[in-house]
Amino acid sequence: MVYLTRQEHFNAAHRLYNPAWDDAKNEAVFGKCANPNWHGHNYDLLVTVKAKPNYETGFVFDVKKLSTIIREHVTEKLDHKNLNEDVDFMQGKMCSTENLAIEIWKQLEPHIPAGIHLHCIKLYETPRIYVEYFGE
Ligand SMILES: Nc1nc2c(c(=O)[nH]1)N=C([C@H](O)[C@H](O)COP(=O)(O)OP(=O)(O)OP(=O)(O)O)CN2
Repeated sequence: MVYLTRQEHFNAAHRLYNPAWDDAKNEAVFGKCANPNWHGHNYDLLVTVKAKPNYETGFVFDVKKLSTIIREHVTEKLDHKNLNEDVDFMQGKMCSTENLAIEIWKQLEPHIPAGIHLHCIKLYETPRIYVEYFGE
């Protein structure tokens, strides 16, 4: 089994705010991330798939095709968007890096061809903050 990773990038704005709480509690829990003026991040998205390399091509999967799938189903929906307001698959969810990684998995998994397995979504919110999701 070989693990193949494609890195993509998007910029997006968000706010960490739980509508079930008042402003004081949101500020106590989320600090400056609850600011109503939103804030943005330069996200780096690493998508890892796994399979045995094809005997004829030597590829686990063509990374150009993987990039097209990621862009079509994920990054084009997220890039330069407000995660809280503009992104259908984040509606009603807290826009944490954790939840975003889970939802990205759900968007991508149905489009990974048979015989190739989605292994990991690694999502950097900042150069110092990232999550990894393995679909469990
Ligand atoms: N578990 C999580 N905690 C936090 C998340 C998250 O998604 N999951 N997100 C945030 C905010 O989005 C916040 O903006 C993070 O960025 P930043 O404040 O820049 O983070 P740093 O601590 O690296 O910034 P410094 O420059 O070091 O202050 C918060 N928590």
